[in-house]
Amino acid sequence: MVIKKICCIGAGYVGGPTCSVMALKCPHITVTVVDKSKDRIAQWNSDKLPIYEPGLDEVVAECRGRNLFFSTDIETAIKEADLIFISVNTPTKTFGNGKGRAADLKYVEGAARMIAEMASGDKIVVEKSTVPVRAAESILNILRANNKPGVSYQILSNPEFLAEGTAIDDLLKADRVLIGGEDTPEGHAAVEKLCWVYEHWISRCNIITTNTWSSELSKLAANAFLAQRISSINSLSAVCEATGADISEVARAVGLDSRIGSKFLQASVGFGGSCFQKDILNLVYICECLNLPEVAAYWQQVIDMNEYQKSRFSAKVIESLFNTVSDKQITILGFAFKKDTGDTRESPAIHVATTLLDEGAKLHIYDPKVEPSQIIDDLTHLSVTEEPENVKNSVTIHSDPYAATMGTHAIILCTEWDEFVMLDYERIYKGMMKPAHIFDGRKILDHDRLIKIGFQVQTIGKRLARPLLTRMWGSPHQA
Ligand SMILES: NC(=O)c1ccc[n+]([C@@H]2O[C@H](COP(=O)([O-])OP(=O)(O)OC[C@H]3O[C@@H](n4cnc5c(N)ncnc54)[C@H](O)[C@@H]3O)[C@@H](O)[C@H]2O)c1
Ligand SMILES: O=c1ccn([C@@H]2O[C@H](COP(=O)(O)OP(=O)(O)O[C@H]3O[C@H](CO)[C@@H](O)[C@H](O)[C@H]3O)[C@@H](O)[C@H]2O)c(=O)[nH]1
Repeated sequence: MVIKKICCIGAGYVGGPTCSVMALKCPHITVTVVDKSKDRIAQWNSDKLPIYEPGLDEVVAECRGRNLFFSTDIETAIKEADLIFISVNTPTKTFGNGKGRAADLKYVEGAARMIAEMASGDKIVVEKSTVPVRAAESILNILRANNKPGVSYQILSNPEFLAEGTAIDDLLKADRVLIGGEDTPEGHAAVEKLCWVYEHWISRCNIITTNTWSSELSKLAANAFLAQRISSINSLSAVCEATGADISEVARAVGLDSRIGSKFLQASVGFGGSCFQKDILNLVYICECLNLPEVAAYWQQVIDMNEYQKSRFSAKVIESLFNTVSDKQITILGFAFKKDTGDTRESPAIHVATTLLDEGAKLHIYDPKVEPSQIIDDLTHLSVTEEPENVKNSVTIHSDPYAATMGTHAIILCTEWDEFVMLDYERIYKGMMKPAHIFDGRKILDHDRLIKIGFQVQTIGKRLARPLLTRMWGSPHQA
């Protein structure tokens, strides 16, 4: 059997870009991305896609209507497909057993139930979502429970490793594609069929095949390793601030050891995003269920260190503003969890903003890609405030960074957008209340220059010289 039609359940940050690239590289395969959200599908079919991702608009423009389709007709897409990706969300459970740690598999199970009800013929079902180890077993049980005559299933694990902001590049030039399957002749045949799809653009030596459980665990392991590096460097940033060492110099010296490598050693206000925290919490929960408390505690520490880093940064802001931010006007530059995305899930900016709002600050927020309604939703969510109306009255969203900084006491840089490096800081300084503070949570600004202009500058993992306040209130250029 050659794969002619692919269906992907879930038109999110993974399903949309992954299937767009698949359609681009496999023009003779029809790829249909389905979602239960009518709004999301309407956006995928419009000029303004539901997610911002560099290069995505161009890929969609080339394939949409040719061999790439976005639809809410889930039944037809499932019936016609040879291969079905399950690419739905797997958030952390917010209730019951494993609350706050285990992955909530209700969407994955919902997708499996739909396939079981609607499918006819032979289907290869592929877990694209990030799931706990042995999730494929439960999916297969759901699929086979109906016991429909003439229907057979093979289940594969094919976790996705793209990072937001670089998704298209990551998909086009994947370090590796991982495919796990059953160790049976039918399982091997299904693995080969999915390999064939990827081989349209990924070299066979970069396609790794394993058993299903290794594949599922490798995804959690990869995210745990990546996040662990950030927590490790962030832990040392606190040591740097206490001793006078510079975390950028330490990261460079450590990263030049080829056994360690230089990537993912950028100290920051803390990691965010929809995956790291959720997947490590999931790993911790799995370890606890397997009665491996020492292993669980080891990985939990990666999360604890991240919480510490976010709190430490917020505390530094408050302390530097003379221990009170009540009624102070404060600018937050960047609200997305990293540059080149409009995604705010688990963004450290939410932590910083919420802490300052709790202390009575008035916030002015600017982000080039996050929708204003998203910022308000994030800051008024029940999990972060009991007083959403107060929050709304204390937050102004700006569409211009200069307006966002005008008349404020401090700037907190939370996202490393390139445009923040290019801003005219002399102009910004002139418009701000004095002393004017900048807290660079991403270490991207030219701190020496900012100090010369007259700013009080603080960053992560480095002590900076501070201009005397008397000088600051005089001509900035004499400082
Ligand atoms: N976001 C990333 O960068 C990334 C990268 C790698 C892996 N992952 C994993 O991929 C999975 C999807 O993540 P995402 O960020 O794309 O999630 P998302 O929330 O952006 O998208 C999931 C989509 O699935 C849809 N959905 C849920 N149940 C459905 C059903 N029964 N039928 C039809 N549609 C349904 C939702 O409406 C939503 O649009 C998660 O397991 C995540 O951990 C995410
Ligand atoms: O040196 C670094 C690198 C990253 N970050 C932060 O870490 C978070 C996550 O960044 P990144 O990993 O680049 O983005 P994600 O889109 O969350 O991608 C991660 O999570 C995805 C979902 O599972 C995986 O597919 C990817 O491989 C994995 O990198 C962001 O807040 C970054 O600012 C740092 O603070 N320092």
